[in-house]
Amino acid sequence: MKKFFSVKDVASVSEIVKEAMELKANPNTLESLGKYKTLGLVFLNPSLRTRLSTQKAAMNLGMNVMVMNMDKDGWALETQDGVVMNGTTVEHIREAAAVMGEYCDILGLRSFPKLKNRDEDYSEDLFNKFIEYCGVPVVSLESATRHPLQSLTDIITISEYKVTEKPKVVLAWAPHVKALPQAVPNSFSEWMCQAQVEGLVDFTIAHPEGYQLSEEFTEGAKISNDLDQSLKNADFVYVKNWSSYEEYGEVYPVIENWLIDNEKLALTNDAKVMHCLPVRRDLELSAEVLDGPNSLVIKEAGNRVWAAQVVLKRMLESLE
Ligand SMILES: CCC[C@H](NC(C)=O)C(=O)O
Ligand SMILES: NC(=O)OP(=O)(O)O
Repeated sequence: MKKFFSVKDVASVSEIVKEAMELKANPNTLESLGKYKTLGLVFLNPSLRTRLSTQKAAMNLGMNVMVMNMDKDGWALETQDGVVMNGTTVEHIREAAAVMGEYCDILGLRSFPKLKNRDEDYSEDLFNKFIEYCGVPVVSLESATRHPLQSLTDIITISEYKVTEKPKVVLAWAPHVKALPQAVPNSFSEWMCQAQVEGLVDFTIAHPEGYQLSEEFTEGAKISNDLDQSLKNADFVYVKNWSSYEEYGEVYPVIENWLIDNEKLALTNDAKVMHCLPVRRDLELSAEVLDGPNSLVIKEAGNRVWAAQVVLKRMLESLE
């Protein structure tokens, strides 16, 4: 595995889930696979779970880890080609990525979208240049349009906790006060659509008018603007806010109640509730649900280690 950027980088969702669960059951069986190998984690945005879980996964495989907060500790990056760098940027991504590839055997990159220009964000220009110039395998720590480690975690968690062969999974838009990326829902949706093809889930997306995701990520999903109807018979509810794709980066006031609370949960088949975190309590998801027996959010976050570990394992195996 040279790149972990989207669901297209795995041949089978069920296979990688099975491999991850084997690592969860025996976390240290491959403790020398990564000996003398270095993982570099490059963040252009904040992180708790991705930062800590990916380091832990690397340590489980015997790797050394270096973490770089480019937004705080690095030089101001130029990502455009053919420009005279006489403004505020100090280093071109061509050199920065290539140098990091000199120090690290595998690199991870987090770079959120700017949410200003859709074509620019959805081109994944920065990510593609980083992959091209660094010269080593790259794992996405969340890009402008996807968060594959989170989505692999989410299907691992659903597989671990499901009590029927093909649970009804609902991606439910949630209210927020800021414009958030579409990366997490895009990624969750593309992984669930593939899981649905493999017979693992039955997938529905529920969002208000004006919040439809790009069709690139939703092929095969049932899509509804009616939350209550979508929640009927749901076995898993994945709660997440995202800003408008159509009116890119916009946040519209939504009249109806889209906050999942115990009353909404009562419409489901006693569904487990998931969220990638961080979550704004009683804005995005009610505290009574977060603190209640149906919440999986902490166990879900714990599974980030096994998602990262199976990806790093496959990348290390491709180095040999
Ligand atoms: C893992 C989630 C990261 C980010 N969340 C925020 C709050 O910016 C997002 O919504 O994409
Ligand atoms: N879910 C997730 O990726 O969390 P962080 O942004 O804290 O890494």
